[in-house]
Amino acid sequence: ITCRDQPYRGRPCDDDHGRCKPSFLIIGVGKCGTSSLYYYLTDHPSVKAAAQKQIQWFDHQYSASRFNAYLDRSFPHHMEPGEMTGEASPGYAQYSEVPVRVAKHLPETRVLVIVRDPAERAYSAYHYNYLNVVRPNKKRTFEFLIEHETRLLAKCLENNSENKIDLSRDCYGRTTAKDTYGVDDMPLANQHLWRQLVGRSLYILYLDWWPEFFMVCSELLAAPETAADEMATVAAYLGLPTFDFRPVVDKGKYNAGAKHLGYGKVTPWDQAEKLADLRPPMTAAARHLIDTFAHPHTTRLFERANRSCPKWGSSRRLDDATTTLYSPEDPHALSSSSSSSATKNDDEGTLPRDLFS
Ligand SMILES: Nc1ncnc2c1ncn2[C@@H]1O[C@H](COP(=O)(O)OS(=O)(=O)O)[C@@H](OP(=O)(O)O)[C@H]1O
Repeated sequence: ITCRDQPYRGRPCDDDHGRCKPSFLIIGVGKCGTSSLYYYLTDHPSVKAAAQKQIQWFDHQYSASRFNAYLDRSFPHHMEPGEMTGEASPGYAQYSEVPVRVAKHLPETRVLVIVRDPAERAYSAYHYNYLNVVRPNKKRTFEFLIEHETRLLAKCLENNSENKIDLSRDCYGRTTAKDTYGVDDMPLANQHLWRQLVGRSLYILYLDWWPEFFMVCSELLAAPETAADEMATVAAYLGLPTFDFRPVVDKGKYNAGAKHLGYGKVTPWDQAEKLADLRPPMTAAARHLIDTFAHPHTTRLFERANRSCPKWGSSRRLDDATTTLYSPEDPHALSSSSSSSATKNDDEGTLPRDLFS
C-alpha cells in the first residue's frame, strides 16, 4: 500500500476549542485482536491514545447533539500538526446505523477492521463471551450452540433477498434464545455476543454497510515475524511516518485468553502460546461446519477488501477424533472441558452492549 495523506490533512484539532477528532476508528471485530491492533498503533510516536481502548460511543451512547462531549471526554485536547488520535470499539462494525453516524460526524476518519479465521473467532468468543457467563451446570458445548445458530442463520439468509442480515434486527437478531436452542436456561448476559458466534464471523454481512475500510488479518498480527510489517502497512494507510513496530510487537499479545484481565494487559508470546494450548482443541466437525458455512461470505469479503488472509480454514489444533456434531438425541450434552470462572459480566439488560466484547 502506498502512503496516503493524513486524515484531516494532518490537522484533526480545533485548537480554539481544544478539541481533536479521531483520525481512525477500529470498528471491530471482537475477539479478532482489536486490543493488540490498538495498543501497537498507539505506540507510534505520532499517535496519541484515546481515554480508553473501548469508547463505544457511536453505537450505545450516540446522541447527535453530544458529539462535542464525546470528543472532549475521549481524546487529547491538543496535538501537534501531524499527530493523530483514534479509538477502538469492537461493537461499531455490527450495527447498521453506526456507519451513517460516522459519515455524518467524522467524514474524513479512516476505518480499520481486523478479521480472524471465522471458526477461530467463534471459538474464542465461545470461551470468552459464553463460558464466562454461563452457570457451570448449564454449560452447553460449542457444537450445540453453533449447530443451532447456523440452522437459524441459514433460514434468515434464505429469506433475505439481498443475502444480508442485520445482526441486531431481522430474523436473526429478533429470534429469542428459546426459539433458537429449544431450551430456556440460556444465560442472558452478553447474549448478543454468545448467540452470534458464527454470525459475527460472517464479516461481509455487516462490512457491506461501510463505504470504505482497511482490513487487517489477525493471522498476520499473530506472529512477531509478520506483525511489524502488517502494522507498517496500517501506518501507511493512515498516512503516518515510517516507524519500527518491532519493539512493541515483541512485548506480546494484548487481551489474550478467555479470562478478562483488561484490554491493555499484554501477555508475552511464549505465554500466549501456552494459554492457547490450555484450551481444548476445536472438533473437526465444528470447524468443518463453520468453514463451510462461512466460505461464500469469506470469498466476498476478500473481493471487497481487495486483500485476503492466509491460513483461513486450517486450524492450528483440531480434535480429529471427534467427527460428529452435537446430536439432537443428546439435547443436554455438556462440555466436558473448559471451565473458565466468571470474571466480568454486563448487566443483564436488553440493550446489547459490547463492553465485554
Ligand atoms: N497480535 C495478535 N494477533 C492475533 N491475535 C491476537 C493478537 N493479540 C491478541 N490476539 C487474540 O485476539 C483475541 C482478543 O481479541 P480482542 O482484543 O479483539 O477481544 S475483545 O473483543 O476486545 O475482547 C484473543 O484471542 P484468544 O486468546 O484466542 O481468545 C487474543 O489472544
